[in-house]
Formats: sequence, C-alpha cells, structure tokens
Amino acid sequence: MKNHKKLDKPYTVPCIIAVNIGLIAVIYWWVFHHENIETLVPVSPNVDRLIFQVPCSKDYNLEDFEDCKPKKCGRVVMDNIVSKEDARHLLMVAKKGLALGGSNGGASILDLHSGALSKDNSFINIYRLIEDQQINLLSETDFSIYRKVKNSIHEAITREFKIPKNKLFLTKPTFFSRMNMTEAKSIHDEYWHGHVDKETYGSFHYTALLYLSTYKEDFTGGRFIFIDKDGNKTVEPRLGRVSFFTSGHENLHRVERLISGVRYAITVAFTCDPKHSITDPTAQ
Ligand SMILES: O=C(O)CCC(=O)C(=O)O
Ligand SMILES: [Fe+2]
Repeated sequence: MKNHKKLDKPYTVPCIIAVNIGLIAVIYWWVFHHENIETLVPVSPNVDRLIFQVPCSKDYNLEDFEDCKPKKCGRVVMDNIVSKEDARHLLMVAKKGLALGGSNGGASILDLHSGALSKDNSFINIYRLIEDQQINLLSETDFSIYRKVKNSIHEAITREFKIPKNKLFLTKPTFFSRMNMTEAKSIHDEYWHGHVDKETYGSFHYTALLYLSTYKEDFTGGRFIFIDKDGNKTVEPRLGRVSFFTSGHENLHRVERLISGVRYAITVAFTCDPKHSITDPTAQ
C-alpha cells in the first residue's frame, strides 16, 4: 500500500494542471460561447393559441394609425388556423417555384407578388421566366390557397391585436423562403443575423411566419430565435404553424443556422399604412 502511494505521486502535479486547464476551458466556453436559449414553443405538441406579451418599444410613438398600431406588443403562436393540407399545398408551390431558380448560397426566396426569385447570387422574375419558357407552373388553385391562408392570418392578427379588419393591410415583401446549410455566397444568404423587421423592411407593423416544414423531422438547427435582454427564446418550426408578432424593436430576432436538411417558410407582412398596402398576387 505504501509503495503504491509513492508510485502515484509523480502524476499528482500534471493531473492538477490538466484538471485546471479543463476547468478554465469549460468556464471560457460557458462565458463566451454558451447560448442561454429557452424554448418558448417546442415543435410538439400542437398548440392552439399561445400568447406572450412584451413591452412595446418606442418605435410606434411618433406614428399615426391609432386604430392599428400596437397598443400592446407581443408574440402569438397558433397551429390550427392553417390546415395541414393547405400548408402541404403551399410547400409544393414553394418547391416547384424555387426549382426554377435558387440561390447558390444558403437562402432562396420566391415572392409571388413581385415575381422575385433568387437565382445564384441575384434575383430573376419568375413571371418573365414562365412566359419566356411557355410553362404552366402556377395554377389558379395555388393562388386561391395562398389568398385563403393569407386571409386566415390577417384575421388572426386583427383578432389578437384588436385591430379593425379594414385598417390592417398586406404589405411587401411577402415571400416563400428556403434555407439550407450551403455556405453563404452573398449577403442575401446570411439569414442568421439578428434584425428588427420594422427597420429591415420599412413598412411592417406585424410580421407573420407560416412554417412549411418541421424542426427535427425535415431539418436541424433553423429554430426561430427572439433575442431578448433576459436571454434568447425559440419558436420551433412545424408544418402549418403560424407565428406572428409586432415588428418593432421589442421583437429583435434571427433564424439559427441550419445544421442539416432544408427549411421552408412563408413571411407574410402587414402594415397599418394604406400607402404601403399591396394587392393579392394573381396569375400573370
Ligand atoms: O423564417 C423565419 O423563421 C424568420 C424569417 C424572418 O425573420 C424574416 O423573413 O424577416
Ligand atoms: Fe424577420
């Protein structure tokens, strides 16, 4: 026993050093790299209606639109206002539209209103392409499901934020998005930066997201993250899930970088300013 102890001694100092280095590495990672993320809405179970109030930023103070601008700010998640069937149909529209173009980086968009479609590191017009190539890509059913879904989201926002229906307008840009883990080739591909929609897009007062694919089933990474002062909070995407929120600084957010798979969603935006109102898209 005595001999055994003697043999152990030469290892004591290196052991203490190794443990200390390990400890310092863990503390360093925790302080500088560990992200404290709370799951606000997990991918399952299905949620009927979840509401999270947040204090409004000053973004709305100088604006008119008394009937429409948020009096209370917040976030709402609803899984049952868009049917799975309609969400699947829109996923098919996204796939067939984006198949005609696509960014060479990690993020592509298709805007049915303006026709903008990502192509390599720029944009082309899908309606011009359809005309040039004489293809029958988008049907009247595609547009009618898109309008129906947009109307359900509009109705939910007016109900939850107590806005007269005729005071809230669809605005641009409103678009399908496809994200994957390909390395970014242009700034348009860098979807993971924190941003405020009201600032980024100008006209937004309320932002809605309709998810067309499901976290952990179709992709990993790619969670939606609210960046709050008291920590980050995620909404995990799920086919047919609608997440909407007031678009000011109270809802700074980003999308987490994808780790695997492909993520589809639609950003649908609404404004209180009739000058920025847009009409529903139609076959051109
Ligand atoms: O797709 C998402 O979850 C968020 C997209 C977004 O932040 C945006 O379109 O402004
Ligand atoms: Fe956004």
